[in-house]
Amino acid sequence: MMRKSEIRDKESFSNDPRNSSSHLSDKLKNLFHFRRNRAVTVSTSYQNSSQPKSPEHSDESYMEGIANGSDSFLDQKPVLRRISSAPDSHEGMEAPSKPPVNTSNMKKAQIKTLKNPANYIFGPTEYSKRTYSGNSTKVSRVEVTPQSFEKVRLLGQGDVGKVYLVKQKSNNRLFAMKILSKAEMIKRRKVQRVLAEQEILTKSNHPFIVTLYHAFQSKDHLYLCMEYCAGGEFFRALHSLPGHILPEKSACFYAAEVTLALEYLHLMGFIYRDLKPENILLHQSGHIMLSDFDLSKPISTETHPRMLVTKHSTFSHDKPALDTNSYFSVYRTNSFVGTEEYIAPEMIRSCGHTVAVDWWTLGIFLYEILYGTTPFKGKNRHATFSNILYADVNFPEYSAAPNVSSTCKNLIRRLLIKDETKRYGSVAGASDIKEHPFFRDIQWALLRSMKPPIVPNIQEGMEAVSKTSGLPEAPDSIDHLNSQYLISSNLPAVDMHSATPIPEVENPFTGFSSVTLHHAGDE
Ligand SMILES: Nc1ncnc2c1ncn2[C@@H]1O[C@H](COP(=O)(O)OP(=O)(O)OP(=O)(O)O)[C@@H](O)[C@H]1O
Repeated sequence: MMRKSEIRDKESFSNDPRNSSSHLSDKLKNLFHFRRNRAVTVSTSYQNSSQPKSPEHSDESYMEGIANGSDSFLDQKPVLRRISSAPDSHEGMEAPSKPPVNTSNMKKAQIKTLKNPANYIFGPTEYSKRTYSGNSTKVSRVEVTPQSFEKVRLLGQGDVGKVYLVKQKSNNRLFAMKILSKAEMIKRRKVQRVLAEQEILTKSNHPFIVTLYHAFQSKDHLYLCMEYCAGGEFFRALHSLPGHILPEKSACFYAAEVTLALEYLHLMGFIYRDLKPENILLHQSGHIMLSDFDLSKPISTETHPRMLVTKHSTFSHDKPALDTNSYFSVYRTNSFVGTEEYIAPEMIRSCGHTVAVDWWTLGIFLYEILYGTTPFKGKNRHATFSNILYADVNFPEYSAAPNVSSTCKNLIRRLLIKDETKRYGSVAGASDIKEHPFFRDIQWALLRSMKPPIVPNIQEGMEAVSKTSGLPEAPDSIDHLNSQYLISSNLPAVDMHSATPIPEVENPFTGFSSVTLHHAGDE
């Protein structure tokens, strides 16, 4: 079962952003031709069922089952989901050498930054320098082993591993445990990506970003023990609604939460690069939790965000605003990653990209949750990319089209400006976006205390680590969608592999720290 077939997108594009449209169009054709042989654009995933796995499974067969994707208890309900593209991930393809970088229209400082590979390659230096402890998170040596948990059921499946709902035996707390096969990661050249994912998860501590509790490894597998998002995927919740769309006020709520999550990631020095409904999970309270950071990019920077006190955007009211953009907007990276319909023009042009790609994806996301489709989707990849590069954003105008205000359309148009230097968010990052009149009713500091429009109907016994109740209602609440996940009360315990020390010299996963994180507010 292929869930997220990954493709490697070669440096097929010229690195000249001033390509003529016919020249670029030829290149698009080549690119499309190249990819058509190697990837599907939509893959099928299956909804999970609550049926427990047979208690007879031994550790070994259980782990083999994970590696081979042979879980028998997957429900065969196909749901169309979009795949992410990434470099260095496709079997049999060479890892990218140095990505092509167009430097013709960059400032000297930018070029200097790009020429230093340490700024855009995850090298051992960056990992050896990692520090995780913050004021609200304490990191210790790992305090659990695979035997500390019992498996409850499969939650989902990625390319090189699976995510299980597990229960910690000592305290009955539920977690989502991502178990990744080392052999698969090596084969698919995903080692650096999982190290990046662990780095981001370990460093992050934000209400809208999935929380990591433990990370450890055995001889054959890596384990990421995360907060269990009992509401499941936002994508599925969206697809359970008529027309797969939300009313504008609800869309505003989710766009606001996503903006805060992106703002935080940018402040931490990460570009997310894969925003889409499939990568947003819902906490049991209904609030979003951004997940799946394996396409994200940590960028080292020596400067800090600064306060802006001057008027910096059309909608600014001279309030001091945090500039989350300038301090690392000069850092460009060049991998071709993301999901076809969400990819920003500068990424297609292979002239390097910055944090501005995340604001582009916010525009696509907002459009999609309002209209049920993305704005540049073409009949094939070539057409989609061509639209992304050249087409204007059009808003459906037929009589039954969703009712979307001109203010909202204005925000979408500004986020989807093709020139990244003019795109909304390019001056002061999230502060620009938060000031747009579309968000005028959003109380940013109180957002996490609002009752979200979609509140998952969680069955008894399914509660995750924390509970929220008595929250103020968000506008246009959509009452209690049926929970996708049910749990049976008598679940068999299935032990996992024990953690085994690995000789360092042969282990490409030494950068994967075995840690336990204690977050402020944990019992
Ligand atoms: N913390 C979580 N709580 C609940 N379900 C989760 C959690 N994390 C992941 N899942 C489920 O597991 C699925 C697979 O998660 P994963 O992080 O591997 O993402 P992916 O996008 O499917 O894989 P890949 O990393 O290969 O792109 C998700 O789509 C989701 O349904």
